[in-house]
Amino acid sequence: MNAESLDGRLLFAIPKKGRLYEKCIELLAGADIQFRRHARLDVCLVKNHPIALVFLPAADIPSFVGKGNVDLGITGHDVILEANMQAHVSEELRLGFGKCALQVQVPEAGPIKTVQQLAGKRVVTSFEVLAGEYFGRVDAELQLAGDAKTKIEYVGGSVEAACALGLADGIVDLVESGDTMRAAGLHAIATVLDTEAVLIKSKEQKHPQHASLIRLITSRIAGVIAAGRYVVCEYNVRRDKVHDATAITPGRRAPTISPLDDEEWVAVSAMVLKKEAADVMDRLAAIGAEDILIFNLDNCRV
Ligand SMILES: Nc1ncnc2c1ncn2[C@@H]1O[C@H](COP(=O)(O)OP(=O)(O)OP(=O)(O)O)[C@@H](O)[C@H]1O
Ligand SMILES: O=P(O)(O)OC[C@H]1O[C@H](OP(=O)(O)OP(=O)(O)O)[C@H](O)[C@@H]1O
Ligand SMILES: [Mg+2]
Repeated sequence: MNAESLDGRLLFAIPKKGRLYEKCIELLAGADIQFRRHARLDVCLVKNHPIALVFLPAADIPSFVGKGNVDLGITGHDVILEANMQAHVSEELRLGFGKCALQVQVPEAGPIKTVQQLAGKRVVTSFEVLAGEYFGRVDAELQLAGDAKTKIEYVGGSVEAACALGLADGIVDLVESGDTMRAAGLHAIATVLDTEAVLIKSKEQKHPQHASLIRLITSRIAGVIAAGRYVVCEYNVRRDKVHDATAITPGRRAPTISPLDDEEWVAVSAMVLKKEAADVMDRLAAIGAEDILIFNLDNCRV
């Protein structure tokens, strides 16, 4: 595929592998962005929009988008800061996956218990910019200068092995469940950053003709994300309890209240956050609501 065949298409960067890949593919399907990726090809044309998907390492996406080579991208908030691209990209949507924390970790059995005790020693990381800034601040607080400063060393992966191999006194790496950290005999002593996947666009307006397509794709993706966060709750309740019921399910704007054949009762329908659905059902049951139903959303625009 050459540059001409991209023919003025909007370029949308997607992580080519790793933790964010599968979720991104689900998101594209939910937004009805149709494509077929041929084996080993990192650029592919979208069938139903003037878009080309570019599959890149997550860590490279901020600079491609920031420099305006690519119009839109999905990557981690952490790698945007690590690439120092926060001034050049705008984070349009938080996507609710790829959630983890960049943490300072040390051997659980070792003598170091605090970041101040680790300062001045050897720290291995794949996030040398963020770790460097973090320990720069700690060093300054402790007035460490010259050779006494914390030594930050870069490795590309398997960071957790560094302490056991005698390469480091501590590390800075991502933690989600903590399984990797615990398996390596490490524990966290500080959090540098919380992160999740984000949809980013270039602040370089290199292709202003794509602005409306970017808005369309952003709103479709926002719809898919919202559909995953909300459920629809429907129930019947006595008319004299409507006030209590709407306090429990206020909906996004207001609940839909419909009459029933029975004059003393109404049907109520409202969107509810998925994570609150069980609690909402308990509270509705407690005020005498009946036939409480929860429906998943396939997609929505809210
Ligand atoms: N364990 C995790 N849980 C949630 N999100 C994560 C996790 N690890 C990484 N991420 C997020 O995904 C982004 C890309 O990391 P990932 O490890 O998937 O890429 P990679 O290192 O290029 O791929 P691979 O690990 O397969 O070589 C990270 O910058 C972070 O935002
Ligand atoms: O807290 P956990 O749930 O165990 O997740 C954390 C691990 O996930 C990431 O590694 P990944 O699987 O991407 O491998 P990598 O180190 O090769 O990048 C990260 O670098 C940690 O090692
Ligand atoms: Mg990784």
